[in-house]
Amino acid sequence: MKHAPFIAVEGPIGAGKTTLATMLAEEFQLPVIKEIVEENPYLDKFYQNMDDWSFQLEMFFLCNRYKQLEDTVNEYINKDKPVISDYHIYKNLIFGERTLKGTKRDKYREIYHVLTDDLPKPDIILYIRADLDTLMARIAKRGRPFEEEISPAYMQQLIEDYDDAMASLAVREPSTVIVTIDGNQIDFVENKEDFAAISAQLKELMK
Ligand SMILES: Nc1ncnc2c1ncn2[C@@H]1O[C@H](COP(=O)(O)OP(=O)(O)OP(=O)(O)O)[C@@H](O)[C@H]1O
Ligand SMILES: Nc1nc(=O)c2ncn([C@H]3C[C@H](O)[C@@H](CO)O3)c2[nH]1
Repeated sequence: MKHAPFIAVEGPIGAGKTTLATMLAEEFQLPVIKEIVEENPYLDKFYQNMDDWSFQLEMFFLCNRYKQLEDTVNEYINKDKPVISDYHIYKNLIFGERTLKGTKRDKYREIYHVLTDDLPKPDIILYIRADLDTLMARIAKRGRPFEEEISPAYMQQLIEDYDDAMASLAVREPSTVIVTIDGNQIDFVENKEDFAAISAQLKELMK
């Protein structure tokens, strides 16, 4: 790779993005950028009433991620330093297109493009796919109180939206390498060999 890689880990809720990004950051001694969850004032309200709170929530995520990406560009990308993030800013659009309706969705889409179109995109995306049962079990096990409201229907839709979004990214950003990880079969937490295989693949891509 001609420049230091910008790596993002992606996948639906509970896929293991933060876990994998943290493990890889340790393995490769990379700085890790994690999305803000606990300080988010709207998540609780959103899961109780999506129609009422989706615009506030999506705008909050977008502004936070915009700021984090701006900082990432200044601190790492412009200095040719590698970095790994537990999300791609594109996830704003994956969620926003699903949770918003009508003119709010149109406005949000426009703001998303104005803010992000000229910003650097990851060179490598590690996309963790997993089925509904696996994700629901992990969300339950993690036990965030506000996520108790997440319905299987919302999650199933999100799984499909992620697959569509990754397929569309592959076409629109052909320079981005997307590595798909089967999160049902590959257990990078419990199985050292599985983690070693992911690390080896990433090492090759980073050369
Ligand atoms: N491969 C795995 N095997 C078993 N448990 C896992 C695995 N990956 C993640 N977990 C567990 O599942 C839960 C969700 O993982 P994590 O928080 O990394 O997901 P995430 O994709 O970052 O979630 P979110 O979308 O909410 O940010 C955690 O409790 C984590 O310990
Ligand atoms: N609606 C919506 N839009 C987003 O951009 C977004 N990003 C993350 N999340 C939810 C998933 C987890 O519950 C929790 C932590 O990832 O926040 C989002 N929800």
